[in-house]
Amino acid sequence: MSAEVFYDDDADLSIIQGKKVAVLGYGSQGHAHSLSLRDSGVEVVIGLPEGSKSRPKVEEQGLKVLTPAEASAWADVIMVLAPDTVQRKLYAESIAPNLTAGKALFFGHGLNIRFELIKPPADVDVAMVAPKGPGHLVRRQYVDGKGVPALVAVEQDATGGALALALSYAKAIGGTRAGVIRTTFKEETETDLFGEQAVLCGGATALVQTGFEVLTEAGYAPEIAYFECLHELKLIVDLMYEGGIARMRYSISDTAEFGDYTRGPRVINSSTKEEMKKILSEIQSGQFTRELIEDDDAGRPAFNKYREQAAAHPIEETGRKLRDMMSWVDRPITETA
Ligand SMILES: NC(=O)C1=CN([C@@H]2O[C@H](COP(=O)(O)OP(=O)(O)OC[C@H]3O[C@@H](n4cnc5c(N)ncnc54)[C@H](OP(=O)(O)O)[C@@H]3O)[C@@H](O)[C@H]2O)C=CC1
Ligand SMILES: CC[C@](O)(C(C)=O)C(=O)O
Ligand SMILES: [Mg+2]
Ligand SMILES: [Mg+2]
Repeated sequence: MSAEVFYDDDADLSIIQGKKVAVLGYGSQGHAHSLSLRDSGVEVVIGLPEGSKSRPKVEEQGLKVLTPAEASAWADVIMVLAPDTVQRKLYAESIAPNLTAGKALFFGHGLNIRFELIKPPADVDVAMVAPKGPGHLVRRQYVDGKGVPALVAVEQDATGGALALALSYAKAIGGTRAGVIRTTFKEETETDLFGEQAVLCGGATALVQTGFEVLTEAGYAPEIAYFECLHELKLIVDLMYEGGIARMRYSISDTAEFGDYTRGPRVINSSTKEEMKKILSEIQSGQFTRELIEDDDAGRPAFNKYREQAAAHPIEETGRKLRDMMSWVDRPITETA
């Protein structure tokens, strides 16, 4: 069955323009949603804790900032864009006491609802507007008059208007310019976690680092290994992005294409597929989310250790030196946000 897709003509911007919207969080997604909502004529307030490092940035950008509790009390629509691990506590302390009947609780990712870390009352709308891209790209596309495709899902429709409200919100951040696909909290959460763990983030970084290690351990220069295993990946992914795998294969040499067919399946093979299936079942059973939350509750000992180890990998030092020489490469978004 093909997915239901909505475009600009399917969404009524005036619905969200008639609501007061609180965006809780001003990070990657939060800043993008807030600025685009404002530019679409929506009344927006940002909810951030008193000590948040983002408060000055919000004010510099001409938006009003309140505490999460104050913003939730003021708003008709509360969009939760704080980190997934923070959302339970944020909900219990600041949102729930202000979540009166008829309000709408929105998310940019379904994890806390899917795994029942948050259980909203039955008399509010619960929906998701999840752009399928990093927040900085979501904002850049909106400013350029385009949009990043998004997903919408409705978990609770207390008012009867939850889908129309979610589509209106998606239109205000540019999503319906590109296309908004209807899904469920379950499907979005499980596929998003699988994609980022097995392919996009976990899978891709493990592939790049392992390739770099094999070349450097065999005595090849780290700079050359970096170009072959990381830098050129973008060029290859851009071709796949434009026209699929076939387009990429059309563009590379026949030598590369022959190596692709004969060697690729030896790297990603049936045991990799079995491991991917195991990763999916740990997501579906809630095991991954339990690990994430338990580590967070304990002060993130495992998370911090992984971060330190990853930062010390030799590919990072090689990459820093090489990128300093690449005047054509944009500075990382972490330095310009
Ligand atoms: N990153 C992305 O592009 C994508 C993210 N998502 C989802 O969007 C949501 C937000 O993720 P992301 O934008 O990456 O988050 P970030 O880590 O970039 O930003 C989180 C923001 O929340 C703020 N914050 C922290 N604690 C609280 C609190 N108690 N109350 C209110 N705000 C708080 C942070 O404050 P401070 O600035 O002080 O640190 C920061 O501004 C998540 O559900 C994520 O899964 C979905 C699709 C893509
Ligand atoms: C791929 C990572 C992501 O799922 C995203 C940008 O969509 C995330 O959670 O950040
Ligand atoms: Mg994602
Ligand atoms: Mg994700």
